[in-house]
Amino acid sequence: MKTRAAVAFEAKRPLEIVELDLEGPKPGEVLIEIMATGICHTDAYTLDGLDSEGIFPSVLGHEGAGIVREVGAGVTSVSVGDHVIPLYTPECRQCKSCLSGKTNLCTAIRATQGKGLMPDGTTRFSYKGQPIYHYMGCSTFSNFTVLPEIAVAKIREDAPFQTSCYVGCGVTTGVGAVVNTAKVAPGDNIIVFGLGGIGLNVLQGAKMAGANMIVGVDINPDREEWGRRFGMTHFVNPKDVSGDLVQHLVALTDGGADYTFDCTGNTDVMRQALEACHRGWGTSIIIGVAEAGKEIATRPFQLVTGRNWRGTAFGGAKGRTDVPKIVDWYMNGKIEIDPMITHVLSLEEINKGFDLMHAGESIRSVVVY
Ligand SMILES: NC(=O)C1=CN([C@@H]2O[C@H](COP(=O)(O)OP(=O)(O)OC[C@H]3O[C@@H](n4cnc5c(N)ncnc54)[C@H](O)[C@@H]3O)[C@@H](O)[C@H]2O)C=CC1
Ligand SMILES: N[C@@H](CCC(=O)N[C@@H](CSC=O)C(=O)NCC(=O)O)C(=O)O
Ligand SMILES: [Zn+2]
Ligand SMILES: [Zn+2]
Repeated sequence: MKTRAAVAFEAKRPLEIVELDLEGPKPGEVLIEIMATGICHTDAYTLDGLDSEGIFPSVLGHEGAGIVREVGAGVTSVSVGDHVIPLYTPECRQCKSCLSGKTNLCTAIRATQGKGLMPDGTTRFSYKGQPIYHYMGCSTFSNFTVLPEIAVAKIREDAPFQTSCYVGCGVTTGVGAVVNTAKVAPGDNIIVFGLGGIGLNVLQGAKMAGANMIVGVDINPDREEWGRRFGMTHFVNPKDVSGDLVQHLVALTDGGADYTFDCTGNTDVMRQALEACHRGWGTSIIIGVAEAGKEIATRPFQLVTGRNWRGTAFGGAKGRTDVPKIVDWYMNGKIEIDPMITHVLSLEEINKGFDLMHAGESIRSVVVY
């Protein structure tokens, strides 16, 4: 079949809208009609050539929602017509990682996924006879895409695609980092660095968990109003702090935070986040994705004196189990999504979504097919 898609032919070049050839689902795979997709900072990072796993030409996009249109042989867990969210972190429930109960990082298809391939080692997309690679196993910047059955979460049918697509990455990552990874308890003090599409969801997760001080840090002053809307109690713009930012935050939180979260991807900020943790027990959680070649550093003394450094992918969520529940939280009003969808675009306007993100003007742009 044919599908309209925004293709990343090369790094640092705008996406091009073209018609691709798409092969139907093989055994264990499903064909999804993507109805809406968010644009996450990770898409921009890969398009900018900063991802060590970046492959071109490819169809980016990993924050979608859609409808199952065809199932391959042997598919049992979803049917034609089901509403689903593609999962860049699948859940096979059979691999060592899934069975460990210690992680959401299913390893069933990770090796081929990181090479832009389906589990059988081939691509379903092609253009003028040449393969076009998949991205994060999802490729939601295509109107139709093929995924392994283990990489789709079935969701309720009354959830709007335009907003529930955000659960495919940003919402789950931010809220999940608080509830699954940190396990923030009522009364904890937290600091969130970077109040974009992920950081605002950390804020709303922290509010839901009953955190006491919820401090937001961002260099964009417009983010103060956004942060307050989602539960932030204190805002710090590093540009307005005359002395050392870490000392300022440690003083503000009476010795440092119980939990800090990096949502910037900047390794200098990651260090600040670790050092703003409380001596003896504070834990810093890295969510931001740093560009290829970057490393984190701190004085080992920071860890010797009881601070902990951790990371989280997809908010520690097990996709097929947790994503439908997060959609329920949204539909039941436990968390908010609608105000964060600041821009709704057509596929032809997708590059504008990247421009808005880089200009700090959007929280989430969503492309509706
Ligand atoms: N670990 C995971 O599973 C996931 C990681 N990510 C990563 O999370 C990060 C954030 O993504 P989005 O929220 O979509 O990006 P975004 O562009 O919407 O937000 C980033 C925010 O950080 C702020 N910022 C930039 N430099 C800063 C600094 N030096 N100090 C304080 N604030 C600063 C910006 O002003 C902006 O508000 C990215 O690195 C992205 O790749 C995204 C999704 C999942
Ligand atoms: N490919 C990069 C790392 C990118 C990365 O860390 N991705 C996150 C999700 S970011 C979503 O917006 C993730 O889930 N990582 C776990 C994984 O298995 O990929 C690199 O090579 O550094
Ligand atoms: Zn993402
Ligand atoms: Zn698994």
